[in-house]
Amino acid sequence: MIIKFGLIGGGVMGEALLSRLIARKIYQRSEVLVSEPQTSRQGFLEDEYGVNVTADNRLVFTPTTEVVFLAIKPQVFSAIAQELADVIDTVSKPLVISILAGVTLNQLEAAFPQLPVIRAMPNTPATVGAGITAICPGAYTNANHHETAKKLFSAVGEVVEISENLMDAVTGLSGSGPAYVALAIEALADGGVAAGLPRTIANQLALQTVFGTAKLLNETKIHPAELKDRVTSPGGTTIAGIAQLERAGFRSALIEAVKAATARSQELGK
Ligand SMILES: NC(=O)C1=CN([C@@H]2O[C@H](COP(=O)(O)OP(=O)(O)OC[C@H]3O[C@@H](n4cnc5c(N)ncnc54)[C@H](O)[C@@H]3O)[C@@H](O)[C@H]2O)C=CC1
Ligand SMILES: O=C(O)[C@@H]1CCC=N1
Repeated sequence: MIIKFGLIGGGVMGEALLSRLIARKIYQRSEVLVSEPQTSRQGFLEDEYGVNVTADNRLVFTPTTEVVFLAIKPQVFSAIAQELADVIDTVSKPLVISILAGVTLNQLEAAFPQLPVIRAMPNTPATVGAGITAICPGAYTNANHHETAKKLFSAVGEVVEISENLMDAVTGLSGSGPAYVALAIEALADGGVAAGLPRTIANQLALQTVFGTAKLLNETKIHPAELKDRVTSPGGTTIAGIAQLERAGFRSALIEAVKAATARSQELGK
């Protein structure tokens, strides 16, 4: 068994990345080893993707491992770092990529001495290849490591490179953002139901409106304020809706949500 890609934590985000790496043949199934303690998840990942599985995190460090990808919860990071301390391969020096919210490059480099480390923050649309990932390379990385990280995350969407002091803000915006947008879609549909629409039609209208608006803004590159102006007829329906959103503090609610999530990411890093 020649392992090139080791994944520690085969949950939601680990699977999202894994599925696209396999589909794009960036790694062969046989070259991937997933370390995951839940036997039901192990069985699922083995059946669904044909990858190797283990419950022993230490096994992902092999002489041929090119990338060790950390996709466990930040709360178990210290325990896992201790567990791995004496198997870290300082000879072949695999690239360690972490997507853990709030865990800093300093903490990662202390846990993986001398290894090249890249901190990243993807988001759940990665599952369908429409994610966005911010990456931030550590002190021991070179151009090849950056290219590797970009190649892996390009398989699940767009990639931006940022400096680490912005990582908490990225987490608060795009990392957590899919949940805010899901809440907005659900609430729009609820509004439609309150106005008399059948639930299935309301859900479809809400979802396609958000999807279509994002696609329109993305493809035309017009400013969101300009799109708002185009929809808003004088004395019409849209301005009546917007006036109510402003009374309810809609913009402020979103701004404060991003700030609160950013602050929580900072706390997790302490
Ligand atoms: N869910 C999201 O939208 C995003 C999550 N993240 C980050 O990704 C990481 C993973 O998040 P999710 O995939 O949502 O969590 P998850 O709970 O779905 O996956 C974590 C996996 O790690 C496994 N695990 C638990 N203890 C372990 C251990 N000791 N060794 C190996 N595996 C272990 C769990 O069984 C689980 O399958 C977190 O650090 C989070 O901050 C980053 C960006 C977005
Ligand atoms: O809620 C969290 O902590 C993770 C990080 C970004 C999205 N989910």
